[in-house]
Amino acid sequence: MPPFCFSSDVSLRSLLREATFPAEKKVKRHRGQKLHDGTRTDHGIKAELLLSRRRGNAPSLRAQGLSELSSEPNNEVQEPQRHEEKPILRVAVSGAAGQIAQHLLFMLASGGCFGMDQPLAFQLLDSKEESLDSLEGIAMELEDSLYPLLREIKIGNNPQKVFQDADWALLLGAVPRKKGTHRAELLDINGRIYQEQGKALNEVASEDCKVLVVGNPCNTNALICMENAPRLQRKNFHALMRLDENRAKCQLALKAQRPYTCVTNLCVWGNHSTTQVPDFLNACIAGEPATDVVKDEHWFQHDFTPTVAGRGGEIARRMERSPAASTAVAIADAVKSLVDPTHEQDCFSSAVCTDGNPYGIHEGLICSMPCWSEGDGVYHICEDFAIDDWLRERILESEDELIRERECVSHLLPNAGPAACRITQETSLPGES
Ligand SMILES: NC(=O)c1ccc[n+]([C@@H]2O[C@H](COP(=O)([O-])OP(=O)(O)OC[C@H]3O[C@@H](n4cnc5c(N)ncnc54)[C@H](O)[C@@H]3O)[C@@H](O)[C@H]2O)c1
Repeated sequence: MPPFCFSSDVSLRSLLREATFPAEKKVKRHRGQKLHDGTRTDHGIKAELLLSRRRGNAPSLRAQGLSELSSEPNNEVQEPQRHEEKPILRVAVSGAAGQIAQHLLFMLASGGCFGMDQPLAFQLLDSKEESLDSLEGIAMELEDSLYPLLREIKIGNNPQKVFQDADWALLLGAVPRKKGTHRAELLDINGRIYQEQGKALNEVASEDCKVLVVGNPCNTNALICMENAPRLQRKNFHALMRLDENRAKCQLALKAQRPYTCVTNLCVWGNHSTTQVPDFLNACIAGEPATDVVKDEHWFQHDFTPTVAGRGGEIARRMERSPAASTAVAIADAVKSLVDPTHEQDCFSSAVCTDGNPYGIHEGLICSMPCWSEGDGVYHICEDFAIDDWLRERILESEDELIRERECVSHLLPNAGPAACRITQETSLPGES
């Protein structure tokens, strides 16, 4: 039996398969007790010791009566220095067998997102029975990568089980947009998924669970999820706009011939669709207004937005697949924006609930606005962004689209009337499945 095999519990396998990493607590629990298969094998015990050493805190062999398994002199081994470890953070990821997750999970497990001192448990959801094999393969790859912070992996296709106690829910799961599928249809198809997942989070996730919706149409999916999870705070829901922000920053940096890091205070307002509004008015390059550095009004007004919104399509055309790696980076950036403090004079873009927003945007939507955070997982909306007529007109257009999307999915919102869909334009971003 391999040291970190999946549970052999058959009933567990059919719905919820568990793989447990060498969590310190589990290792201790196993000492002197039975392993999974009921036999205490040398193989299992050696594996425990090996892993404990790799993590720099070998247990006292003498105390455990296992000295015969080690060549180290047992009376020399010291009790390890104990330091307080953070409690395990439970990160649920839906659509975990999809393209974006293939990149994202490894970035998260490396510690570059939640912190190098933050132990993690992954709770991976995908939809179909067939996907369980893929999930199991991903879990095995994660195991083979020996990430010391990754302590536990749970996989399954039942959100009620997989979201149990989740502290974060990164929701990528969605049915891909097929050729000819209209946005209105996609809103209904994927909206149903987010209705179900919102209900599941409401029932079983941790009370302060933060939810980031990526699956498209992500703003309205996030709205459906939030409205179906009334136990969770509305301020805990986000839809991903960070990819749009990163693309906009990239275009400004390329245009100005300056490093990407010079570009700050850049918000992409509105919906994650072609109506999105990359804001060049408030953006800065090396602390100067971007419009003073790039003195090209025509480029800003006519080229900048379509280039940013069309970037995914350009990449997909060249690679013949959607740009999954940069999306995974954007998801990690979006999480980091909430767990790290925002620099002064900077912001991050996130589609959040518009209730009480300072810009007069219609309430009860999930719309991207400039945000900042103290790094405690909570965001605040920046209140000092200048809005000129050009910007206002475009934000209103994107806001109007969000209102129409909400009408279109009202059958999926509790206490709302029947759907009345007035969506006629196709505004889905090219290059996204
Ligand atoms: N917001 C953004 O910036 C942004 C950017 C890129 C992609 N996206 C969207 O992210 C989503 C995922 O993209 P991808 O490239 O990984 O797609 P993908 O098709 O490779 O993966 C989607 C996964 O979701 C799974 N799934 C389907 N229904 C599910 C359900 N009910 N529960 C759980 N899982 C389910 C599928 O089986 C699949 O494994 C898509 O909707 C895409 O349009 C958003």
